[in-house]
Amino acid sequence: MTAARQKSAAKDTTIRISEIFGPTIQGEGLLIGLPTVFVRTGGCDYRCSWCDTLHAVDSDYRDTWKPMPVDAIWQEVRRLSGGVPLTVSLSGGNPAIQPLGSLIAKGHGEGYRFALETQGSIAKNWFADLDHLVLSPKPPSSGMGTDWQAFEDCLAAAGEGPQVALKIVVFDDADYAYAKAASARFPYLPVYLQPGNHTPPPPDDDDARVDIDGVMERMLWLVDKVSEDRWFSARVLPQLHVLLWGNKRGV
Ligand SMILES: C[S@@+](CC[C@H](N)C(=O)[O-])C[C@H]1O[C@@H](n2cnc3c(N)ncnc32)[C@H](O)[C@@H]1O
Ligand SMILES: Nc1nc2[nH]cc(C(=O)O)c2c(=O)[nH]1
Ligand code: SF4
Ligand SMILES: [Mg+2]
Repeated sequence: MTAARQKSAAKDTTIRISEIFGPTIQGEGLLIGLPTVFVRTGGCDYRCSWCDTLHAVDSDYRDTWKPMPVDAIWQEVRRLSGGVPLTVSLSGGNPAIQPLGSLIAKGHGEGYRFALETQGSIAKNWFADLDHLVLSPKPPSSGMGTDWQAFEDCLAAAGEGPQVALKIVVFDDADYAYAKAASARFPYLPVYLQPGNHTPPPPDDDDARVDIDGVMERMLWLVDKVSEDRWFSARVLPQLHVLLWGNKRGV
């Protein structure tokens, strides 16, 4: 796209936003610990049984999602980051539903970097413009099935553009077996195993307690599993933001 066309596309595009927050630290996977502003879109094509972000998924919360022009989103990212370029994490819901290409182009023009979190069910050609793509296919405990063709379409759309990683939530043995099989399909992708957090509270209850003991038990169990299996390329990481803040929003 020419610069002029890109500018006019950015002007016309609106994106359905659930929340924009930060800076905080990336709590999961590949970029854990890195200062990040989150842009969370509203709406998802999945309904994972244990989703910890229902306020960006469930249509009961649709009224809280705002269509925002790219310029307004960008102003908010700039305000939150004090105009200092950092990594912007595009999450949701499934952010792949939204037209995010012009937001990425705008941010790149100012030196920001972009990571996308998605389950790999919808491919977009702007995946190639990302800096990092985190694909998080869903294991059996989620109640969702995986369309591996759609997943491969996501990889093809990304091409040689972003750094790509797998991040798989594990609650039990069946999930662990799924994670191993998924990783075996794509042995060249770095893989992160994330213990499931079993107590997604009602989304509007910031103080709801998370079962941290359960998360820690699954963490220890996962470390034993990968050690016993000599699965030495897997990385096992908890959701750091959940350890710090529970399921509080906006962190
Ligand atoms: C809320 S999702 C949003 C992005 C996208 N829909 C996806 O699932 O990748 C972000 C990440 O949180 C993970 N997640 C959601 N609920 C979780 C839970 N209860 N315990 C651990 N991880 C969870 C998802 O698997 C995903 O990797
Ligand atoms: N700090 C922090 N790290 C995160 N990593 C993935 C998140 C998400 O909900 O997509 C998330 C989040 O909501 N907060
Ligand atoms: S795909 Fe992601 S946002 Fe959608 S329901 Fe599952 S965990 Fe939640
Ligand atoms: Mg989350």
